[in-house]
Amino acid sequence: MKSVEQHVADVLALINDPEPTELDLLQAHGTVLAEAVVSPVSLPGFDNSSMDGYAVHAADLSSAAPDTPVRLPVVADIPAGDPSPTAVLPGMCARIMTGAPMPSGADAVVPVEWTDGGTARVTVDRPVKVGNAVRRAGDDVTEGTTVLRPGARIGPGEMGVLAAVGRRSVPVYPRPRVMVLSTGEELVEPGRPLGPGQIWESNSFMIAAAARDVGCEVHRHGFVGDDPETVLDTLEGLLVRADIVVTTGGVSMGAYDVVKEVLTRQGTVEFTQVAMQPGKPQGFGTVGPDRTPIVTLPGNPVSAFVSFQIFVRPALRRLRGLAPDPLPSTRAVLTAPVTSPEGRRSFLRGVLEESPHGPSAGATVAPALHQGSHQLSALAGANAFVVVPEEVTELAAGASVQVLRLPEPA
Ligand SMILES: Nc1nc2c(c(=O)[nH]1)N[C@H]1C(S)=C(S)[C@@H](COP(=O)(O)OP(=O)(O)OC[C@H]3O[C@@H](n4cnc5c(N)ncnc54)[C@H](O)[C@@H]3O)O[C@H]1N2
Ligand code: MOO
Repeated sequence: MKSVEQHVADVLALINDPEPTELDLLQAHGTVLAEAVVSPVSLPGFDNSSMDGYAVHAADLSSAAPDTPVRLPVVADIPAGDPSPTAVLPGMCARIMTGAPMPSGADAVVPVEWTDGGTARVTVDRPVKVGNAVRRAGDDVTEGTTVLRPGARIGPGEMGVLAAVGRRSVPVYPRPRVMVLSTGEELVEPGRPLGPGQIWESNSFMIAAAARDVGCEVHRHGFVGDDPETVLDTLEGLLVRADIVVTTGGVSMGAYDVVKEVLTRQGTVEFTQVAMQPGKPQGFGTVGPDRTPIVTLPGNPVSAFVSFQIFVRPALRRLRGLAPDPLPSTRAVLTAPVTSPEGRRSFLRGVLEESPHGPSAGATVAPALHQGSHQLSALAGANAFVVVPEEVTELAAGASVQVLRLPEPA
């Protein structure tokens, strides 16, 4: 059987480097920056007040005290946005608002709370240091500096700095478009009545959610039955809207394993067995004239989920312009014994509990009671996979194990 590492590498090799595109700032939220952003300006662009108060010459207030307050004439009123505030001469002051440009001459701001709030003359009863409540030009960003590097993910803070340096659009790797398709004659859309032998379709919802959590734009096509021509036509119709296609079901050894049947005929998709549990039957390749990558996951729901996290997630990260990292790994102590088939690496679902004193300090992992690849209830609530190596068939409670953390919902 093929190793997990080899299959991870094969799926990743399907993915070409993504092409950057210029997106409007708000649309770029959650995408990855393709080029460095250099600020064309300094921030702040001019010296300005950080408080509502009075712009003064600090030296005028050196003797100010409750017993000997200093009174200064107020010669101007400077709101934020004032294009050319009047200069302030020694012995005078100007009322100034937060964010308003400092008038020339003044070297400090007295907060309004230290004064009687006068508008023609103001009384101040304490001294002020030079530079008090003044935000200097360039003390945030100096013109010509790189504010964001390529690879930065555009979250709220990045969005803020981009707008602040005047960017309306940015070169980014757009969110990859993932098409999710399930197959199976037994499937029924949730919300519709079930007939005998039928089940509600769940894989495409689950995989769509997992792909969205990687930051992709997902189209859930839903599902098709086991008719080969319909499957092929549906796939071809989906390609124009997809950077990658993920299917579930129809890849094993059965008489109606339609995905395997139609894609084997195409000759561009390879079906294989990977030495893991769950998730043994796998397929990967390209489809259509543009050689769109396709990953065909097994139909058992837990198998599809595990396979997505191990093989598809790194590929989607690369498509997004991120490093194709695997799930983050840590170690923890098993709270209950587990078993695993010889020669296959198990990814058991579990609940990882980490100490507030850090990941290495007394983390435990409780394996879910139900580890069948159809047992979805144990997947809901799991936050980690317990990894049992190929050569190990059982582990006792108390054993130290490798644990992969599952992504938090976006
Ligand atoms: N003779 C063998 N049989 C099977 C083998 C094998 O090696 N030899 N492998 C087993 C393993 S392991 C897996 S995993 C499954 C994978 O089978 P398929 O990918 O062909 O999946 P299906 O047969 O279509 O479905 C399997 C199972 O999952 C349910 N299913 C499928 N799609 C959905 C969906 N969208 N939502 C909810 N549930 C779904 C389906 O009803 C089946 O119960 O093969 C084993 N068999
Ligand atoms: O490999 Mo299957 O995925 O065990 O159920």
